[in-house]
Amino acid sequence: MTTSPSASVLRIERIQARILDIPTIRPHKLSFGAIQRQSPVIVQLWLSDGASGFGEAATIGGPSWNEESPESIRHAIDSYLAPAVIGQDAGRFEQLLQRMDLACKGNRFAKSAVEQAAIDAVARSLGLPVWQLLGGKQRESLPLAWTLASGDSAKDIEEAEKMLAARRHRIFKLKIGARAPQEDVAHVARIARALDGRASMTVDVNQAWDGATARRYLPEMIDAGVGLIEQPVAQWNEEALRQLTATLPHTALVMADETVCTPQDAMRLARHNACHVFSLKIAKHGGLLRTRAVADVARAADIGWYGGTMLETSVGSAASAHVFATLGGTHHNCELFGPQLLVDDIVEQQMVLSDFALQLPDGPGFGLTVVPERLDRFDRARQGLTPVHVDLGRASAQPA
Ligand SMILES: O=C(O)C[C@H]1C=CC(=O)O1
Ligand SMILES: [Mn+2]
Repeated sequence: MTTSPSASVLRIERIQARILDIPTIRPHKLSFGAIQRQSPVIVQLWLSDGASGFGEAATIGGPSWNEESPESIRHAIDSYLAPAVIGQDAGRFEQLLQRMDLACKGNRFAKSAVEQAAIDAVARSLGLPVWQLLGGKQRESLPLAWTLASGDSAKDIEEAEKMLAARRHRIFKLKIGARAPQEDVAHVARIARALDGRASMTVDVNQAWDGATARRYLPEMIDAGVGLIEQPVAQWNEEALRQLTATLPHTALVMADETVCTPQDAMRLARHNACHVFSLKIAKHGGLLRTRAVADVARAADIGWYGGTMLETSVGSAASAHVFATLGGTHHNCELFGPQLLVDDIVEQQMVLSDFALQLPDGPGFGLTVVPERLDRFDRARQGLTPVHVDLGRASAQPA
């Protein structure tokens, strides 16, 4: 028996975007302020055959990390992106992205959530894991970093000791840049001394320093044992990033985060030898396919990749894990620990962490089951919460 081609087309019937508010297990302090809750936008997308899928776009501190906020993401989806893709063939992922680009410039976080939901829905409908639709798995697990960001050296050391004892994490990322750089050097050195030889350390400055400050203080951090330096200077300051990459001691690598979003950003950084590693994040790249496009540039340019997070729930973390599972090239581990930083999650069972590594998920779609009652419980509209504001605390004014 033959079926007509149109009968097998899976059309997008409906899309719903809602903002959830989920507290973090402790205040999480970054260079631009502290957060105590995450406000992910969760998208559900239904297909003509009744299957549905989920996607997520999480920001950090509303629009503090970049231009998009939970409110702008939901607005872009409801008003522009959903109308652009409803009725379309859900399986033509590239075409969906092109239609969203025509309807709406930028807004990559919002597009990423819609694209994830379409891919999850199609994969579920076909009974396949997403990694299979993306070219096939190349790895089963990735070592998983944890971020120490309580703002207090003693508390951070205690937290790191617990993670080591539980065999959960032995790679720690320290959030710095809110205090005077000398204080940050002392903080990093205290933690490095306490963990000496038992863990590796990254610092993430989240754009807080100018080039001169980075050139002055990063060598001291490298001396203390830091091996990976993430986004020490402003997103626009590629020249300073290039100088650091060329001149810092070779025991440390320079990683771009906020600076590398589009494949064109990746090409520019590659052409100028402006970093050693890209932090890949499905939200800032605009989805899973464009994450692969950025990873392709990394590989062609002899640049490594790191599996980054926007502190998503298990939905966005599993979506990221599926695409990371398909990537070749040199990797520098991952940090998909969002589910563990939140007090609760929206899925039945989280991805497995064992032996310091995240076991990459399997099963149809993203391989997780979302619990509708949990979506309802954390729904902002039901909780009656207002937009999240980052606690500016001691953070000084940052360059725009
Ligand atoms: O990397 C960032 O800039 C954002 C995020 C990722 C981990 C974390 O602690 O914060
Ligand atoms: Mn970062």
